[in-house]
Amino acid sequence: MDFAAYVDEWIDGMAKPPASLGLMEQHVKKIFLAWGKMQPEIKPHHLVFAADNGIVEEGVVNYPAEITYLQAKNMVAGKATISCFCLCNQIPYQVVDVGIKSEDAVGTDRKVAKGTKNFLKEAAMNEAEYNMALQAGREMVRLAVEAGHNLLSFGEMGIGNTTTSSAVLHALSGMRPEFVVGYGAGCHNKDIVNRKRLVIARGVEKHKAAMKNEADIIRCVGGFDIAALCGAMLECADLNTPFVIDGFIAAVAYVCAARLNQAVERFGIPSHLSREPGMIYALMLGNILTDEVPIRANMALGEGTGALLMVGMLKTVLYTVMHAARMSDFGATVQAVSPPVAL
Ligand SMILES: Cc1cc2ncn([C@H]3O[C@H](COP(=O)(O)O)[C@@H](O)[C@H]3O)c2cc1C
Ligand SMILES: O=C(O)c1cccnc1
Repeated sequence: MDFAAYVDEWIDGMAKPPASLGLMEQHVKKIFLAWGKMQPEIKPHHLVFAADNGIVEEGVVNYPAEITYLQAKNMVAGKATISCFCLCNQIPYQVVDVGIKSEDAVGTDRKVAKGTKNFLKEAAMNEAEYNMALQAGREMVRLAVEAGHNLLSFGEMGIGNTTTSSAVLHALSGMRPEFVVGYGAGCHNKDIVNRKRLVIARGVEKHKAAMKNEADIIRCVGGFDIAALCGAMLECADLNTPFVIDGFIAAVAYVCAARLNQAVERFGIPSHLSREPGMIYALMLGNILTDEVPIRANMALGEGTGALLMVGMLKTVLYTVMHAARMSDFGATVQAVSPPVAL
C-alpha cells in the first residue's frame, strides 16, 4: 500500500464517522504527505518578515510608515497581536527585519536596505537586494527546521504592503486593479483606494518590459517582505516541510513561490480568507479552492494572525488523529451497520 493510501486508511479508521473532521483531516493528511511520514506532534515555528515600502510616498495609506518599526518592536516585546497569539498558544516566533526604515534592526537582523524604492519612480529593489531578501527567508526556514520545527507559518509587517502585493497580483494576472485592490489597514477611505489603484496601474505599466517572470515582478513592484516570504516557502518545499499561508500578502507570495517551483503547492496549507478583495484571486492562481480554506472570520490584519489560528487547529487535529481510539477498538460486533432492506 502506498503512503497516501495508508494515511487515508489510518484517518478513516478513527472512532468517528468517516470524513467528519472535514477540511481539517484533509489538511492533516497534507501535512503527513509533506513530511513523507506520520509524526506524532506538530512542532510549529512562526516567522514574521518586516520591511518598509517606498511606495508609501504616494499617499496610498493613511498611516505613518513609522508604524512598521514601532509594531515590529511591539512584536519582539510580546505586545503585538501576533505575539499575543503565539504566546497564548506557546508557539515560538521570530521577527526578521528584512528592510525596516530604521537605523537599528528589530529582531533578527537581515536588513537588506532601509525600505524599498518608490516603484512609481524606479524598481523597488535591484537584483542583489531581491536575492538577499529571498535568501533571508530561505535561511530562517532552514534554521527553524534544523532546530526541529516541522510546521512553519509566516506573517509580514510593513505599512504599504497591500499596495505592493496588489501590484504583484495585478502584474501576475492582468486582473484590473478594481478587483485586486482593497482598503488594507486603512479605514474605508474611497479616495485612498482610488489613488492606490491608479498608482498600481501606473507602476505596473512603467515596469512592464522589465517584468518577465515572478522574480522580476517582486523586484520591480513588490517588497522585501514578499521576497522573503517567497524564499521561505521555496525552502519549505526543498526541506519537505509544510507551511501555513496567512492572508492576502502571504497568498500573493505563495503564488510567486508556486510558479517558481510547482512543488511548493504540495506544502502550502491555507488558513483564512482575508477581507482583501484580491485574496480569492491569489488563492485561485495558487490552485487553492476557496472551499478548502477553513477560517472565514472577516480578518484583515496580517502579521500571520490567520495562519497562527490555523496552526492551533492543526495541532489539535493532528494530535487527535494520532491518539484517538479506533473503530476496530469497538470490537467486531460494533461496526457500521447496513440499514434493513425495507421499512
Ligand atoms: C497598527 C497596525 C498594525 C498592523 N499589523 C499588521 N498590519 C498590516 O497592515 C499593513 C498593510 O496595510 P497597508 O497596505 O494599508 O499599510 C501591514 O503592515 C500589515 O501587516 C498593521 C497595520 C497597522 C496600521
Ligand atoms: O490579508 C492580509 O494579509 C492583510 C490585510 C490587510 C492588512 N494587512 C494584511
